[in-house]
Amino acid sequence: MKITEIRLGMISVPLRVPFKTALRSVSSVEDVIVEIHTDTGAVGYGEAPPTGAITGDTTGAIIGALQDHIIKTLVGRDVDDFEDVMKALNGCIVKNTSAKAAADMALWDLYGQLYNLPVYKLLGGSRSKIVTDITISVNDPEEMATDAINAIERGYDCLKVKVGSNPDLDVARLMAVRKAIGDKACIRIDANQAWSPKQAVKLLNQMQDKGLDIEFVEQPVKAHDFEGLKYVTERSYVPVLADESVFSPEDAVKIMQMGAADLVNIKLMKCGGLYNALKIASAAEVYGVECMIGCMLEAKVSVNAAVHLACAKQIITKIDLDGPVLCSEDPVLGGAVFNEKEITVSNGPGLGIQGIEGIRYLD
Ligand SMILES: C[C@H](N)C(=O)N[C@H](CCC(=O)O)C(=O)O
Ligand SMILES: [Mg+2]
Repeated sequence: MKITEIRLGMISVPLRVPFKTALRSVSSVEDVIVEIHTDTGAVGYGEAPPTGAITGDTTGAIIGALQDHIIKTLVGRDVDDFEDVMKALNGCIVKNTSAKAAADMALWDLYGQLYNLPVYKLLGGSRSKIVTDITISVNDPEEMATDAINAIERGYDCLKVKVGSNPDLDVARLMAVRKAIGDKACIRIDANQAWSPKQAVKLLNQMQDKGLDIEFVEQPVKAHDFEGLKYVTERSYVPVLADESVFSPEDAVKIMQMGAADLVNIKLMKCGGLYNALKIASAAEVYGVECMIGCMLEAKVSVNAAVHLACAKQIITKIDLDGPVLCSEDPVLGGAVFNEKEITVSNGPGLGIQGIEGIRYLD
């Protein structure tokens, strides 16, 4: 199966409501689509969101990395030489993990089609259903309480509550959400790097003292501050999950060796796709550190690839794949079925995507 052409395009999908974190606020998904064509007629699909605030990858940078490095490296190669192809993809440019992730998942899609197996089965997985949380954007406490009630009415039983924008309000935010939903859902929180280490310990222990029952906190301190993360992990009653601190498998190993976090968040857009995500999962197995699978604000093409990984790896015990349910429409034909919190993986070959509506091709 030889790669003959790689086409790029864009999709736009409006969100149901604006998505707000301590790092950014957005109202639609505007993602780059990658289509890898082959001499057998098989097509592999990938998607890359420009999450400049986290990955540094803008739309222009994603397109540039693909056009100037990745496409030139991949066209003409045989998908069956999979390890060679993956090494070439990862070696052709440093960083640019979102562009690499889009190409990586399109290649896995083709590899599965070549051997007529869904990717999660190719990876040895057997679970076909997973359950995601849903994100509550950071707003004033009353609005967050209303959003939490709406999420419960949609059937969610785990909320990922964003905090950190004006931290003085954070305890009040969590009190309002917990009061509104009672014990109908678990609450995990994500500070997106907003707190100092000491502030994090103080706020988390206040939340614990008030009986708010927080499952874990995601990325309380700056991404580069591994010592600060360890400080919080050692002193907080609330378990700590490393998100923006873990991009590469090397980051993951360092965090685990240091004991800087209790849990690790794997995102395809941070690590460059399934090939590297599998290395993080293996390291986590060795260290006995459970993982969350997360996403950026993404449509279903790329989240679908993360679903396959989650269905394959038992070390992934927490699911934050709510990108598609935050969107007001789904332009993707085939792939996983998202029925609110319940996600069912596709059993079609590869990643199971049959097409994408409304692509604006760049060529
Ligand atoms: C969408 C997902 N639930 C989420 O919250 N991801 C964020 C980053 C998303 C973004 O800014 O695009 C996270 O876990 O930090
Ligand atoms: Mg996060």
